Amino acid sequence: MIVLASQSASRRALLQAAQVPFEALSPGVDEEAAKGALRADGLDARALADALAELKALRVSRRVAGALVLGCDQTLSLGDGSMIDKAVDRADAERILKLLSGQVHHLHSAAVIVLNGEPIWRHVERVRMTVRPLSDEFIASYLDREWDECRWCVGCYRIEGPGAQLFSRIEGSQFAIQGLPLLPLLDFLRTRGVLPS
Ligand SMILES: Nc1nc2c(ncn2[C@H]2C[C@H](O)[C@@H](COP(=O)(O)OP(=O)(O)OP(=O)(O)O)O2)c(=O)[nH]1
Repeated sequence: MIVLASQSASRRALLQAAQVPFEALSPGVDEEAAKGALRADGLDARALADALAELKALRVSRRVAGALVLGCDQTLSLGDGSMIDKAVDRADAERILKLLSGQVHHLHSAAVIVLNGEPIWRHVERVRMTVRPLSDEFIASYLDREWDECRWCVGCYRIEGPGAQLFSRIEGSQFAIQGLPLLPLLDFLRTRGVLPS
């Protein structure tokens, strides 16, 4: 059994589907405040995802002695290294999709496992996402259908849903896009005897 330090329905679904025994606890982290402080320290998108994943896992680890606690986070970076946050409203989602249109961006999907307050495993997977050129009309119709679902997703897309229509190429694991680098995590859990080898 592991503890998932997350409120993400997508992360819970990934672990459930993979038959990983877990319970989920909310990390209770003010991510925006933490993100602001870490970015002020100059962390890039990859390091930021790793640091936030660790922060969530550490916060929950204090409450569950002896448990393997998994924290996760995703960040999205453009070619110039600038980062995109989750859309705050539908107009912001339109702005983001116009920014991503016809461009390559990277999604950084981090996972950290903490035991008794000590990080003992970490992995960040970078997925290279090529968005096809999107017309304003397509973006508007996509958000008419998808805004209520994709508003929780960094990048304004659910890759397993209509989000697939945004892309001409994806290089990396779909699991990482949906919430966490699942296969490296399963490898680690096998070494700990949480999963059968
Ligand atoms: N189903 C699905 N979810 C996605 C996709 N892309 C991103 N997400 C979700 C996974 C995460 O729940 C969320 C990324 O935001 P965060 O890493 O801040 O996690 P979140 O705040 O949702 O939960 P947490 O911080 O773990 O309690 O977006 C996708 O393509 N499909």
